[in-house]
Amino acid sequence: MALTGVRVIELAGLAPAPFCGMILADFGARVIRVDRTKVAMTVDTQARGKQSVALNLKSPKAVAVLKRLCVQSDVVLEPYRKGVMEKMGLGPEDLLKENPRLIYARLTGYGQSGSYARAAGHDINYLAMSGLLSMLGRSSDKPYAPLNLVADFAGGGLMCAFGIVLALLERSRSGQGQIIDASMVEGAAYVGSFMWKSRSLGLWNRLRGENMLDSGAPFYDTYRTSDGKYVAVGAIEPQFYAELVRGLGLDDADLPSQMSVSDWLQLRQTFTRVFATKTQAEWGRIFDGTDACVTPVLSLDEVLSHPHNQARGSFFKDSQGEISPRPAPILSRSPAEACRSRDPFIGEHTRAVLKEYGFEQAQIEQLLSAGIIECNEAKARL
Ligand SMILES: C[C@H](CCC[C@H](C)C(=O)SCCNC(=O)CCNC(=O)[C@H](O)C(C)(C)COP(=O)(O)OP(=O)(O)OC[C@H]1O[C@@H](n2cnc3c(N)ncnc32)[C@H](O)[C@@H]1OP(=O)(O)O)[C@H]1CC[C@H]2[C@@H]3[C@H](O)C[C@@H]4C[C@H](O)CC[C@]4(C)[C@H]3C[C@H](O)[C@]12C
Repeated sequence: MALTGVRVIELAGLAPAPFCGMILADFGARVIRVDRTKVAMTVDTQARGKQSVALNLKSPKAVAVLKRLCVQSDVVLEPYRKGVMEKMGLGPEDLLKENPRLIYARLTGYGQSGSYARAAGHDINYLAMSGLLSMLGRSSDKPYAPLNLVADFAGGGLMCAFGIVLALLERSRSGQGQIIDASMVEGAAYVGSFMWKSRSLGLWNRLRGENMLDSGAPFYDTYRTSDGKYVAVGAIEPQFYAELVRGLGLDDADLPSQMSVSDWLQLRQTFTRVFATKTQAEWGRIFDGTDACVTPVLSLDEVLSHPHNQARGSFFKDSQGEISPRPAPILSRSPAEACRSRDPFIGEHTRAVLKEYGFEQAQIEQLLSAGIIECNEAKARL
């Protein structure tokens, strides 16, 4: 796999850093997540393919253990508020001094500088600060965040993984590590570059929810079908729009022009009425194989059995029977291989990892009896 041989220490976080770590693991990196001790269960639902080491970082001895792990690794991924790592003596300057090849990735909401750098926040705050939230929502309604997809995962976890891969690539030339300051505000905004760059096209001149791509246009929206399901319509170009109208059994001559914005309300009413006359599957039989850009709105459970997804193996079931998306994109020679076994228990790999990183058996036992580390291999064997 593309990242085979890369060793990553991931400090346990909430959502974006775990996703970043999972991407790296899917593409072959060895990802060791550092968990707290004395917690019943992890909140990391993106733990696929990772190992878990449990350390009580309130103890200086655990901090020393973590330091040893970090300086013998390729990447450190930390999701804490600015200053937390420095307080423990594990800031990038300290670690890069000991391992100049280290890539030190800091994944935060607001970045490492600026007046918000130390503030708490979540996806919705970062999205708001990126400017993008102001554009998301239906006409005459308040802004709505599209789950926590944009800042946490696209602008945060994925963008940070991209930064890590870039730094690894650059290190292969320079031999030097570096610090990655991944701000979710900036990552989200960067993902949304199109919104700024396309303003000159007039795509966003109207109010929120009244533009072509933000549910303002009747040919770019979802419609309810007679069985209570939905279809998505994205028939923008005239030739695709013509196929939509044909598939709906309408006559173009009876309809207002596609791009007549003042007629969009009337056109939407017509489409709504017609889509409600057939089931989602019936519309599928009409539109599949055409260029009308009409697809079913599938639920998370339905994706697995759709013939297109099935043909490509786009989703899979792991050993616990859970459906997951296959890692993307597909590399022809060294594709990702998502681990299919269960997620690690907290501390399941503490002993094995510490041994591998050069700790003596006696040292490990001392740390264990002092409550500085936690080992849970037994739980894993039950
Ligand atoms: C699914 C829910 C998650 C939702 C995601 C949400 C929408 C997001 O947007 S996530 C993005 C959050 N932002 C960031 O990550 C930006 C960068 N980070 C931060 O800004 C901050 O870390 C923070 C604001 C997120 C949190 O601040 P906090 O003050 O808590 O922490 P920090 O200042 O960063 O300091 C960290 C301190 O921790 C110490 N530490 C670290 N490691 C260790 C260790 N190994 N040992 C000891 N100590 C350690 C470190 O030293 C720092 O200490 P100091 O402060 O003293 O310096 C989920 C959100 C909540 C979940 C639910 C909840 O947990 C309850 C249940 C739990 C149960 O187990 C499962 C079900 C739950 C209902 C659970 C369900 C879900 O998982 C959640 C809803």
